[in-house]
Amino acid sequence: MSTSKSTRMDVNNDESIWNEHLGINGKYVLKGDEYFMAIALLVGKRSEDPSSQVGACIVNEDQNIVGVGYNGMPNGCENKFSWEKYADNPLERKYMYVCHAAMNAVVNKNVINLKNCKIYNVIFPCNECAKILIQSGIKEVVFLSDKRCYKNETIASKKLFEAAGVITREFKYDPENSKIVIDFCEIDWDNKKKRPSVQNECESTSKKMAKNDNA
Ligand SMILES: Nc1ccn([C@H]2C[C@H](O)[C@@H](COP(=O)(O)O)O2)c(=O)n1
Repeated sequence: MSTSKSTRMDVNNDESIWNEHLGINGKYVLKGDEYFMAIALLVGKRSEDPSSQVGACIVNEDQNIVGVGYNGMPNGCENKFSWEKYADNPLERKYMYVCHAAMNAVVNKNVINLKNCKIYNVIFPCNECAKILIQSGIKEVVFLSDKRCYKNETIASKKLFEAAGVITREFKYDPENSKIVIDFCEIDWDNKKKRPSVQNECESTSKKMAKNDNA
C-alpha cells in the first residue's frame, strides 16, 4: 500500500485530505478505520470467487489484527465445487459450500478468544456469520457495503446484532478519494527523493537481473 505523499497525490490532489493523513515524519500514514478496511479489501483479493471477493479483518481492543479471512471453499475442497451461482440445481451452486469471509476470519483467529473485538467486513455479514460473530464475543461490525440489504440473510443478521447488542456501522469514505495505491516498486524509489517512471525502474531492475544471470 502506498504510503508516500507523491503516490497518494497521484489519486488525490486535495491538500486537506492529505493533511488528515500526514504523520509526524511528513509521510502519508494510513490510519484507523481506513487501515483495517483496506486490509479487509486486500485479504478479499485472495478469494477465487469470480463474482465477489469479500474480505474480513478482526481487530482487538489494543487495535491489533487478530484474524483475517476471505470467502473460499472449505479446506481440501478447493477445485471440488463450482463457483457457479445460477445452476438450476441449488446443490450445484457455490452458496451451499463456500465459507464466508467473516466466518473464516473467526476460524483463523490467532488469539484464544475474540471478546470485545470488532470486525471489518467488506459486505454486511449474513445471518449465519452473525451467529458465529455474536457467539465469539465480537462487539462491533464495521461494513463497507450493504449491497445485500434486501436479502433475508441480511435482514435476519441485523435483527440478531440488534438483539445481541452488537454495534453495526458503515465505513464512510470520500468517493473522490477512494483509492490507495499499492506499488511493489515503491520500496526502491522511496529514498531517491523523486519518483522515477515505474516502467523505467522495473525495466532497469530486470536488465540488472539479466546481467547478473549472464555473469
Ligand atoms: N456476508 C457475506 C456474503 C457473501 N459472501 C460471499 C459468498 C460468495 O462467495 C460471495 C457472494 O457471491 P455473489 O452472490 O455476489 O455472486 O460472497 C461473504 O463472504 N460474506
